[in-house]
Amino acid sequence: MDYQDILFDVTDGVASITINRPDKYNAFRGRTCEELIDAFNRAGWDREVGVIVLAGAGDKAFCTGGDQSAHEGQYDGRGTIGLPMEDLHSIIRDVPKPVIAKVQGYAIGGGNVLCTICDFTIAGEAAVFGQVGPKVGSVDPGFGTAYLARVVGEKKAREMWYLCRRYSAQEALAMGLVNAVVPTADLDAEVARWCAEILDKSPTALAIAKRSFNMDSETIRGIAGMGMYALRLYYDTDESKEGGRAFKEKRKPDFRRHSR
Ligand SMILES: CC(C)(COP(=O)(O)OP(=O)(O)OC[C@H]1O[C@@H](n2cnc3c(N)ncnc32)[C@H](O)[C@@H]1OP(=O)(O)O)[C@@H](O)C(=O)NCCC(=O)NCCSC(=O)CCC(=O)c1ccccc1C(=O)O
Repeated sequence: MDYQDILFDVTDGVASITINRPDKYNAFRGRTCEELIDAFNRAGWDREVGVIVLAGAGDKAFCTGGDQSAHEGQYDGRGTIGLPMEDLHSIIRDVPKPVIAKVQGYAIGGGNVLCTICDFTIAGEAAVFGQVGPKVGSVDPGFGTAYLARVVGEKKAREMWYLCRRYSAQEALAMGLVNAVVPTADLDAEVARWCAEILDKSPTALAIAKRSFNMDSETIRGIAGMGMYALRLYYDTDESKEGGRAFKEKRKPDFRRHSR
């Protein structure tokens, strides 16, 4: 597969997968998701690869979720909502190698979900984390909510989703969303250090450990599969579209007449 939206490299046992849409703050469209799925499959089953690093190009963002300019109702690609989110989330969990999210800048919306699902998250000190779904007419009815609660606890996960606040790298560290925070200039070196430590370990033991951790939260995959159908219906409502319109028009959304 030719890659337009991502960069892919394998060097010394480390596969680097980088979302390369810096002008869109590394938001993903249908094509981006397909390329990511392809790259994770390549890296995940390459015996030369011991660890995978997921990153975003440039210094502004790791990833800001679904591309709002490719979204008026359903997205532009494959799958229940026009983005193969279930497949992308699944492959990050299913590859038998640890996946490290290397985060600089924003990890917002679906980008925040990606780093939540990765085995580790290493952040530069200027990184910003948060959810935006209820502000922009979206929600992740699966790993982004239910699994986030396992990572940061129920109260904090609900706060993140219901209030859509932004959190600093240090706050993300304190809530357990991030493994380590370093000065931005040291981010590459820190991630390389974690990769080297991983590469010294038994690949089979790591693969079994990863599967074992995953198995306990596997029911969330079913929740996501079901929830995507609700999300599909929601995307076609005026309420959801108001969130997308407000983002594009750079104004506060008006959801008041949709109260339940
Ligand atoms: C990222 C921001 C917080 C940055 O704010 P700020 O610093 O004030 O800069 P802005 O001027 O807002 O943005 C700069 C520039 O970037 C463009 N941009 C930013 N984000 C996106 C985006 N997601 N899509 C397209 N373009 C984007 C922005 O338009 C500006 O461009 P200009 O040309 O300069 O105007 C802030 O930008 C922000 O909050 N962004 C919104 C992020 C967002 O709405 N993300 C989508 C969330 S919903 C989502 O991800 C659902 C899809 C999905 O992934 C999913 C679906 C179903 C199940 C699960 C999932 C899942 O979440 O995994």
